[in-house]
Amino acid sequence: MMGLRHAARACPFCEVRAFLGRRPQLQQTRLYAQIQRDRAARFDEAAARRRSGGPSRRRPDASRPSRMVLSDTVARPARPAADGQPPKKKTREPFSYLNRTKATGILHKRLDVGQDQRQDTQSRQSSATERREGDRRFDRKRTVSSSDSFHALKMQKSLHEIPYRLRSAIKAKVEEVDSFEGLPLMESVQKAIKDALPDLEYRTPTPAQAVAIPALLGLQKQPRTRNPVKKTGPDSYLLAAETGSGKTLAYLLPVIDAIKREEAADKEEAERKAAEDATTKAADPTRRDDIFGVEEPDLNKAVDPARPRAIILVPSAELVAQVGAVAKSLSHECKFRAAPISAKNSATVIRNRLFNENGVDLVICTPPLLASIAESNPNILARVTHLIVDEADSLFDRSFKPSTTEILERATPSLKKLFLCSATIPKYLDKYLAEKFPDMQRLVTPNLHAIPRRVALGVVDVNKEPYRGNKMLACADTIWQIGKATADYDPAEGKEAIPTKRILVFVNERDDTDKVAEYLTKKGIDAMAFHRDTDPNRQAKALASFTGTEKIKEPKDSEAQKEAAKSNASGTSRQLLNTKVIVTTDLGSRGIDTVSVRHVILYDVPHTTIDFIHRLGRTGRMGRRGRGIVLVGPGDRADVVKEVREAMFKGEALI
Ligand SMILES: Nc1ncnc2c1ncn2[C@@H]1O[C@H](COP(=O)(O)OP(=O)(O)OP(=O)(O)O)[C@@H](O)[C@H]1O
Repeated sequence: MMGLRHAARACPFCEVRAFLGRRPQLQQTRLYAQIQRDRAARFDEAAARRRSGGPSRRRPDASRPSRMVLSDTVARPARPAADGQPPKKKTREPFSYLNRTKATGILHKRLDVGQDQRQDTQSRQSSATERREGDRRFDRKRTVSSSDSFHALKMQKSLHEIPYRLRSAIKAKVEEVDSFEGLPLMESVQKAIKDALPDLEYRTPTPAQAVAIPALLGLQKQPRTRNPVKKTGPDSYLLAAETGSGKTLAYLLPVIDAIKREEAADKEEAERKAAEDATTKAADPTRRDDIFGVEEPDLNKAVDPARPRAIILVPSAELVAQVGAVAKSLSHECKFRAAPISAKNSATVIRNRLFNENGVDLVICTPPLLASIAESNPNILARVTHLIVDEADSLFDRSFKPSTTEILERATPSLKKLFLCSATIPKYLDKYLAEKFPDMQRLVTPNLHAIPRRVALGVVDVNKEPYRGNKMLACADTIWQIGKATADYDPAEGKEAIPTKRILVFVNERDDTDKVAEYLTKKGIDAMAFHRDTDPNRQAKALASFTGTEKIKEPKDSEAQKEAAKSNASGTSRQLLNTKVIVTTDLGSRGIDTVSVRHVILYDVPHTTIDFIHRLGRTGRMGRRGRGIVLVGPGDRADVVKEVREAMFKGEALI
């Protein structure tokens, strides 16, 4: 016995049990005898059951429910215990390590519970890391060609990257929303889509609308927040969708729906209150509301003039007019009051629109103007429930950020929904939003940061003959070639020739707009410079023919044109007919819906991929085809242009 005990002590496994004062060999013998006894008893029991004709133990009774039923609560979190407290986490007891089947270095652990828990966390973290790495590998595989070849673009690296795996998942979701009728918008809003927007060719929601409208209507589950208890403030959303994808309607429709619903709820509440007052008065006719004999003013009677329910912020007066026009056309059907105001309006117009005695529901404005109005009139933001920041990357950059954040802070107490939207998400914006709005729901379309393949990009090498580095000459010549080409067809309009061609020329510096426009005019081209100081009336007129808001009168040759044609025939001077050109900077590239533009000329190579996306985004809008032409002159980054062209050809996102 002593020898056995000695042997047991020598074995490292038994050392622990010996330490606890047990005798393994003796226990083993006792255990074996017990097993034998149990087995014999079970055998006797089964034989007795067979004799009495009862159900066999091996063949389960069909009348009794099986114990092997799949749980229907697998995906649900663990239920709290009966006392209402959350279930306690099992902690490993020191002795639970004794029966482990895997050698995990138990002797080296010295029964250290804390260390084991740390290891558990580590292993969980490492499996999550593996999963993330798998996702990254997938994306790397998808973008390996682009990331390998985009050396020049990598140096700019201004855009936030969206994984391709995520894009594919969104594509599947977008396909589920195939009509406006399927969305729970109010009847009047549905009617407005049909009647007030006759120009919508397809009448099906675009991908941007398919991801944004359900989310803003509250149909989508909010993602789980890290700290749900701490979440305060409005629900915030970021819509990132490519240019010309219908972002304006993506936020306007849910906002109008919310305005109408709030209005209906207010009306109901007022009626309920009136009925209540009437019953109290009927019950006690002697009761008087006017204490001291003076009738109290009914505060609800007066409609507070400038207290809109929704605000839309945009970066330019041109966009105020554009979004205002869409809102106005919807308001005829839905009956709400929209007030587009910008610095281009006179003070009287602003006052009349904003302080309308019937009230205002929706204000469309630039941040600096609204911030200055709010400073002298803080009540203007007291009832705002929906705040939309269109072109968010511009409105949160250095120039607009102070006024945008000021409006946001003032509106926050009453704000229910904050909606940001943009065609490009630069890294600085992504970082800022992650810090400021960690719970922001991000709505991204599958083609974000990609220029559609239906837009072709051509390159003109200005250094070569016949231009010899003369960019202005190259620009004029390119416009002449486009203007003279007759085989220009619009597939969206049943393959009809386009009578008047509209071309946008983008320059990097504002001073160049005038110089280039002047040169083009000298060369017989109908060109106009478009910048902040252009005469507003002339500007609006020129832009209207590019945005399709002006009914296009097709050329019944005017006297001037006939003259020009005559002089052209006699060879005295050359005049390019039926072609209109606007020379502009970034001002014309942000949000302006230039639906009738088929050609965009990039006179200068844009500084960033963001500018590429916005400038080329003025053509090929909403399924149309378009063409971009870059003039690469001395000192321009030809390598960047080459890579952008490559990405466009492959339909990949720019980085
Ligand atoms: N569902 C739809 N079907 C057809 N056309 C639509 C639809 N939604 C919007 N449009 C049209 O698409 C055009 C572009 O819309 P919008 O200006 O809202 O694009 P955007 O995404 O804001 O572009 P950008 O990023 O350049 O500002 C408009 O002329 C609009 O009338």
